[in-house]
Amino acid sequence: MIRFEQVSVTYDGAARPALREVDLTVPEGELCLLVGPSGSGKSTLLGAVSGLVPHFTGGTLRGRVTVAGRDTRTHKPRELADVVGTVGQDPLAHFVTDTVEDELAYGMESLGVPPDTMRRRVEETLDLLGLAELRDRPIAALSGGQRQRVAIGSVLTTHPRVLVLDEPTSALDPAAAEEVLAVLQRLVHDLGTTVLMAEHRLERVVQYADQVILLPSPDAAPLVGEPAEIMPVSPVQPPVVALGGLAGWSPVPLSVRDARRKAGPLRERLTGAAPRAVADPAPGPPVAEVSRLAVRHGRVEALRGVGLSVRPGETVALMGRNGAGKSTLLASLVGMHQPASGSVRVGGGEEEAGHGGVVPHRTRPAELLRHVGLVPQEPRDLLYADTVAAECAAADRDADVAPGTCRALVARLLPDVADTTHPRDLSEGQRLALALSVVLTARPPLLLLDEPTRGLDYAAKARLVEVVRELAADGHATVLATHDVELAAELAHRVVILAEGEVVADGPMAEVVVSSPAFAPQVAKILAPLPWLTVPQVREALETAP
Ligand SMILES: Nc1ncnc2c1ncn2[C@@H]1O[C@H](COP(=O)(O)OP(=O)(O)OP(=O)(O)O)[C@@H](O)[C@H]1O
Ligand SMILES: Nc1ncnc2c1ncn2[C@@H]1O[C@H](COP(=O)(O)OP(=O)(O)OP(=O)(O)O)[C@@H](O)[C@H]1O
Repeated sequence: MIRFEQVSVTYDGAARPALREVDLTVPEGELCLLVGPSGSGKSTLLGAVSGLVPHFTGGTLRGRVTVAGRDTRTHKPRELADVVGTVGQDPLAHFVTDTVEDELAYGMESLGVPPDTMRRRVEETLDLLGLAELRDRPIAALSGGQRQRVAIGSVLTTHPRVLVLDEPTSALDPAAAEEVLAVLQRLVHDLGTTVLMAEHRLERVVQYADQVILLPSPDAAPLVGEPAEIMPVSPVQPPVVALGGLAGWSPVPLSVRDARRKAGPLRERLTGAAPRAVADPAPGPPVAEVSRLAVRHGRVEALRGVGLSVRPGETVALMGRNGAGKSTLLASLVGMHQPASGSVRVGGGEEEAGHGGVVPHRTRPAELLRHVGLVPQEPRDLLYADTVAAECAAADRDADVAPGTCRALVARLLPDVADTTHPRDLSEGQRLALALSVVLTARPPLLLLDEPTRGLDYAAKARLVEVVRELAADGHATVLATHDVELAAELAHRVVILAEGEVVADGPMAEVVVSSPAFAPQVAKILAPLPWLTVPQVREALETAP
């Protein structure tokens, strides 16, 4: 259904190709998963299928890509729209209408689908993706995950024969991600749809894949095979596979269920040992204090009666369904929303701030920067300069630190980012690494991260974990809003769960998540009832065991 023959893509001005001499075939009616480290060319490969590369991105494509027999170089994306439906990494960039319902209908309108069919499919899709209550909402007034659902819905309504999805679950809460994957699997099984999907969070998708295409790096040939063949040799592995490798299980398990069946002996070896807990934060006056906070967006009550206190050195994971109010809470801590009632204070932990700290929405940005820094859900919102180097130089100046500080952070998170690249042309993961570095340069006492792992591979995530842990050891506090249960398990002391604008749980990570089917990490599910959460914890215990 999809065929690559000797395909190379080189972006204008790039020193080397983003894809090199790729040959592969995706058969009709299969769900094929594209995996590989950040910047290995996954989005480029997907773009070559939908025709966005090179028609919209520029650059040179050599070789031949065909979809359902049509050459994507001689057919514009518009002329492929009846066969290929695409969901990009950045849905906001692709929305064409203003409301949820119009967006779901738009693709069908341009294909000339009859009105009664359109009506029926819109209703089906609203239900399928849990969007019925939001149907009249302006897209601009949706949370990140709600937008991602609309983007997915808008291609499903056209019933394309081929679906191309770039990190379709990156902004979805764990339950929503499972629902979307179940829908995709149904399309594949029942309608023979061909799905090609890139995803970093393999723990969410690998068990659904018929085939895996691994792009080890831009210079190496892709490796294609069944998930159980490719995963053991892949540089990116979900926790279930990594745990299987540690324990020597063969064949390697791909799902929690497979792993639980084999976990008996490992459980026995670990009984009696205790996982090393994340180091406890130092006591001290809070760096953020939120009390009975209510925030409204128009008619929507996004937060109600929220209380939260964050201490120096503490890492707090903020979790909860799409639309629960996580981004709103983080934005309130940097003064982007005025409370309808209640109070927010940050910076009380430092002596010079006096006792109560400052009220974010009444504090000048330059002053606020000394207390708190936010990496927003859209890292783009933070980047202004024309090159990576200029962005880093500006961050060093703003933070008044030694030149090169920000650049060193970028290089530490992702080694391969070039100085001269325009931030717009970075891969999603590279752009996030840059935005993170810009904020980390100022070493704010309180660091806020909104979905900090979109587009990051496991290696980059591990480096992010190191950086945040070092900051914590130095007394910096971090609050991260995330759907990434694996990241939260590695990093957080404490987890706060929001539901419909209210705090419904607040406590130590291990206690809150282990009993929760939605928020427990894979290792916890496999080894329950033992209290282990992550692969590194298990590795350490096995290495130090007699
Ligand atoms: N429009 C563009 N112009 C120039 N270079 C680009 C452009 N788009 C991508 N690149 C570069 O091509 C390489 C591959 O990028 P691509 O987005 O395909 O990677 P990816 O595997 O999807 O990464 P991620 O997992 O971070 O999304 C990167 O080094 C990126 O900086
Ligand atoms: N500008 C806006 N106008 C109206 N409603 C809004 C606006 N921004 C957000 N909302 C609504 O407020 C609620 C909370 O949104 P918020 O972005 O804080 O959720 P979230 O927990 O961060 O979700 P996600 O996990 O999807 O990012 C949602 O119901 C959302 O639709």
